[in-house]
Amino acid sequence: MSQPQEENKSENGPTTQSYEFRQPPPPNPQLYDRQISTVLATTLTPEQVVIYEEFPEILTKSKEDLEDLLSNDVCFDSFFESIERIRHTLAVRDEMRVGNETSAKETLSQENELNQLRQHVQEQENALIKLNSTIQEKLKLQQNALQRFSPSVLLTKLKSGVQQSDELSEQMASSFLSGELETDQFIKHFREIRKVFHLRNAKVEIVKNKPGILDDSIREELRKLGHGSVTFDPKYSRGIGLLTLQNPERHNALSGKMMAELSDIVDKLENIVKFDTNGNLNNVNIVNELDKENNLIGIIVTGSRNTFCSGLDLSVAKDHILTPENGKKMSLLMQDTLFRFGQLPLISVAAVEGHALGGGAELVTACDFRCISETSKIRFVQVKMSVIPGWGGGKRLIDIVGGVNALKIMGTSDPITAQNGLELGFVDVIAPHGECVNRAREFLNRYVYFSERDERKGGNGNDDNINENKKINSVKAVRGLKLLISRTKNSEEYKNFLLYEHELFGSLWGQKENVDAVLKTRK
Ligand SMILES: C[C@@H](C(=O)O)C(=O)SCCNC(=O)CCNC(=O)[C@H](O)C(C)(C)COP(=O)(O)OP(=O)(O)OC[C@H]1O[C@@H](n2cnc3c(N)ncnc32)[C@H](O)[C@@H]1OP(=O)(O)O
Repeated sequence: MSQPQEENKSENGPTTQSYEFRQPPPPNPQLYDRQISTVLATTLTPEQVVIYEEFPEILTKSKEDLEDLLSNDVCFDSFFESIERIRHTLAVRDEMRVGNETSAKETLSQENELNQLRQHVQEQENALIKLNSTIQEKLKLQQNALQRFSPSVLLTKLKSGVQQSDELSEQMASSFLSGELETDQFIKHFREIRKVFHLRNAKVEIVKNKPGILDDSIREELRKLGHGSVTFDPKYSRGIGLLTLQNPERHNALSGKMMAELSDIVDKLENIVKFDTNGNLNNVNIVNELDKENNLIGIIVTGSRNTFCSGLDLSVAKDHILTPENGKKMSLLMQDTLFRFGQLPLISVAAVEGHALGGGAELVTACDFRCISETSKIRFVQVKMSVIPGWGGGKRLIDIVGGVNALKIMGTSDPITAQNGLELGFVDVIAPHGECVNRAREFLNRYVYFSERDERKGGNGNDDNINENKKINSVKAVRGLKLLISRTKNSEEYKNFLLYEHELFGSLWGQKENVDAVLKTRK
């Protein structure tokens, strides 16, 4: 709130405040009263009245005096400066000048201090920038270090710890029984080791049941369910492997067994490039037999007998997976497998003949590119089954076509066809029916080879004289590029989104509405 300001004049002279509020004194009322009556008597013009009101001293001058004043500058100045209002105004002006001078001096006297402060601020800013970049570097290191400690890796380590302490206590027991260990030694150490064993075991039990933690036993449980297989041909074509879903009697629907096999293949492919935590591709250690032979850079995903995949095998689901708990297990395994698939240093293309439904459509989104035949249909039928995608396909579809298009596609279960898929940016290549895998290979060949035109032999600009030599791209460079791209998805935010999708799916799968819909589909 502003306070009423008073005229303020300090002992050391005028302050800034005083200048603003110092006004010239009002005309002298006595003089004014006396003179105005005289003026009125002489019938002055209104302009003259104003002059007389402001400077009544002029009234005491005769016409001749005034003419003298106007003709003599010295006399005029001395008369002018003798007028009370002018004297006052000049005094105020002088005070202001002195005041301005004082405050200018004060400001100047602070210049050094100001410069020092400015320098200090600059130094602090530089130090802050340095600290910030150190923090960023440390965060990067932390992120890299933490990657090796993902929940599932930690769980696996914990389990191997359980096994180790179990084996150690067994060894100790047999040493004791064979007389190699004294009783008191045995009792002391055996108790300690068993304690560690039980503690670790208890931890495994707690962690296993946490959402989003994938336990290896889930893969093994699912492996027992259903038929079909997933095969991988690492030498389908130079630099390109072919992954095929095989359950032809059921439109390549994915059984639990096939899910486990898909995960196994991703495990193997993960060993293709071993790079250090900073992603140095020069520290590549090719350990995989498959890779030694073919230097893979690409992978085509397809289904047997001219169709892609009709999603989860509903016969298996009906008998084994139609509970919230098992639905969550399936979702965890499939999310993990497809996430890891996306992180591989390989460029992937889904070659989609026939149908890709439900989970099949989700698989299509896990690839970098999509080659679809003129007659194929990709449908997210999850909502019709009273669920949402649970294999990470919801997130991936949003990333490919944007939220609004994803909402339309998943909300209506309308098919994505070759044509509308192309318009949406979902489809990259359209192939004649039965030609998808071939076209996907041709598409990937552009990443395996590059053309080098030899123009020396022609030289006249005529295309007929240009020889094209196919060269093999640097495998490390192409893989490095894919690693770079996939890194954008390897963030906590991305993983949290997947976990959210998993939770939403888990809250719908196995509920009455979903069970009824599945049973209706599988009469
Ligand atoms: C987990 C969730 C998710 O998205 O996350 C899901 O995936 S839920 C799964 C979503 N998927 C679906 O709802 C697909 C349902 N299937 C269909 O709409 C259809 O079968 C088509 C795929 C369009 C094919 O139709 P078409 O008339 O050509 O053949 P069809 O229906 O006679 O199918 C041939 C045989 O394959 C079986 N079959 C087809 N899809 C199956 C599936 N997903 N699970 C188990 N069996 C399936 C049929 O029952 C039939 O078996 P028989 O010869 O013994 O009769």
